[in-house]
Amino acid sequence: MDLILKYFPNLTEDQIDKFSKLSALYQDWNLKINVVSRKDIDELYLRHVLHSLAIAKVISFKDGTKIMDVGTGGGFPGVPLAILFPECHFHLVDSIGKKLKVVNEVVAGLKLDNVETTNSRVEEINDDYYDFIISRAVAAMPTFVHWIKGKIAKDQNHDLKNGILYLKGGDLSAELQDYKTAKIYPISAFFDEAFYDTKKVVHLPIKYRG
Ligand SMILES: C[S@@+](CC[C@H](N)C(=O)[O-])C[C@H]1O[C@@H](n2cnc3c(N)ncnc32)[C@H](O)[C@@H]1O
Repeated sequence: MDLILKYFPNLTEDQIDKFSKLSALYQDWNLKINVVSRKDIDELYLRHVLHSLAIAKVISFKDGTKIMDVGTGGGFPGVPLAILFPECHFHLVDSIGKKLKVVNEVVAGLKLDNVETTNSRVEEINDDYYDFIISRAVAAMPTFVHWIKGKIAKDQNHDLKNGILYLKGGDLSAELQDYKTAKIYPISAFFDEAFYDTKKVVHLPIKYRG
């Protein structure tokens, strides 16, 4: 928890309480349904919680922003960001039901009322628009862009254009060569820990298609 306060010192009591509870909730649920590896559970705040929050160093979501987390798995990056931005709406989607069972239990345990979950492939969700689509470790960019086509909202409310905010690692030059508007933000610019040395937030603006 100190790690979170190191980079986000202005949290409310309620946010501190929710972030603190994540450890026990994931330890407990991970014993029943394994969604996070053993090593990662021991380093939950470094490898999952703070990593998810790197997106908040690139953008501060305004109240009322609608965000979809595609392939959320155990709830990353969606759950930590939903704690940080309680006035934004988060839709967490995963095609594997047992992963969402853990997410639903964590969301209920924290009384996070700004989170909705859906057990589905994202390609099958076509009834809403989102300002931003966030993700980590789900698909290469071309596949991902194809999946989320038609899901981006028209109205722009942030300096950063509506689109994708993806947590990625390593050399992205080949993967992003066809996306000239993609901007890469190295997480090492925000966080000191060696874990983030090769990690990035990628922002890719996506046009509204009504
Ligand atoms: C490697 S896990 C990453 C989970 C989480 N984002 C994280 O970083 O901890 C990839 C997740 O994407 C989900 N997934 C893959 N393709 C998907 C699709 N087309 N629609 C929804 N979820 C998908 C999988 O079920 C899996 O839970």
